[in-house]
Amino acid sequence: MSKTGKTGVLIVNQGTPDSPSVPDVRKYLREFLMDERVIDIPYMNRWALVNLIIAPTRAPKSAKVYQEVWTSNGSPLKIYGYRVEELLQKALGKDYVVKLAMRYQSPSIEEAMEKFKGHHLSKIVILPLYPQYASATTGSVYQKVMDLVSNWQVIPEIRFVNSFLDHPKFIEAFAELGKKHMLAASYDHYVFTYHGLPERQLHKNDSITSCEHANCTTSYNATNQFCYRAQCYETSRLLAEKLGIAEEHYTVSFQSRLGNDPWIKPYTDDVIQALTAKGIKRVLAFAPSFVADCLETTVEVGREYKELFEENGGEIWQLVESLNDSPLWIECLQELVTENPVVAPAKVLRVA
Ligand SMILES: C=CC1=C(C)c2cc3[nH]c(cc4nc(cc5[nH]c(cc1n2)c(C)c5CCC(=O)O)C(CCC(=O)O)=C4C)c(C)c3C=C
Ligand SMILES: [Fe+2]
Ligand SMILES: [Fe+2]
Repeated sequence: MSKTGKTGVLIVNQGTPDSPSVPDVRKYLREFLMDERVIDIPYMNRWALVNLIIAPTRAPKSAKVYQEVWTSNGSPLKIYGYRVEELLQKALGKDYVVKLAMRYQSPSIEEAMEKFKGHHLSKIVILPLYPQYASATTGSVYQKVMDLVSNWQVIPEIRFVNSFLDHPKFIEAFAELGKKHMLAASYDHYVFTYHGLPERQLHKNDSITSCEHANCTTSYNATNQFCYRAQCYETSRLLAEKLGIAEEHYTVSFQSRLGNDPWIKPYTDDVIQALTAKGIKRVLAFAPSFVADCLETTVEVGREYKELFEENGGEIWQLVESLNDSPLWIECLQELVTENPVVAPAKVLRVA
């Protein structure tokens, strides 16, 4: 028997309710929003805000929207999660054990980590499925994993993948999906819309990063490497470059605001109004902070923003589908785990 054990790979996404019923959506929202990294205000204030205001009012509305995206196999986010688990396991082979977890609800990180027991792992790679780092997402996954393993008697080597906003395969995978739409129709503008964050959370990093934020739209370097906004602009620049989209033909924006505090700008709904006011008629929209289709892509970008665009005189608003289970995305994940480029079999044959 080999002296070295297998490597466990924990892929983690945001989470989704167990069903689209109001009680399950309320349970999901409560767990999610009581995370101190998501609503980063003192505990008692957060408790009151979540339990007395947000969960009761938002759950019935969100449940209706979840019912719209729900399939006979469940929520798209979870369906694609399991599909990616299966495909990545196949791609990595028998020296790896791949498990899917959701940061909130099920399968929980705890349940997934339990499944690693008995596999004699030497190492675990934690791979949060968020291209750009934010304390509310990647940071929260890290904290949950560290809390859990802190109780283990034997803690194996653990590697945390931080972000992949500029990974060549991530960019290529999204660009391939965009290219199909660009070949099938013509667009006069491109929008890269990202999940937003409260501005307050961006400024919490200011003592660690020296991002001036005014510059995070144009440069990405060691000083602003952990600025979520700078990362989103960098992903957009790389995608635009790959697709040959000139700077004046695209706009970066932020969606999915919650509450009345200021979130990072520009807001996608404001951008839509500004574009239609300029006479833009045909838009191709990318949502590159999500790696699988979910409520925030299919409904918010694909339907609600489309309606807003059309109400304001726009003609075509087309959402580029998410990476879901695309082969290049699986290659990207494989490279993130192994830290080696995937060599296509055809190329190996040609060299030989
Ligand atoms: C892509 C990265 C994400 C960041 C950053 C993020 C921050 C963040 N989100 C909320 C509040 C909500 N988000 C909701 C859904 C949701 N969020 C992400 C990802 C990020 N969130 C995903 C993938 C999803 C979709 C899940 C699905 O099941 O389809 C929701 C629930 C849905 C709704 O009621 O609209 C809320 C609420 C905050 C407050 C926040 C930053 C602090
Ligand atoms: Fe969110
Ligand atoms: Fe910044």
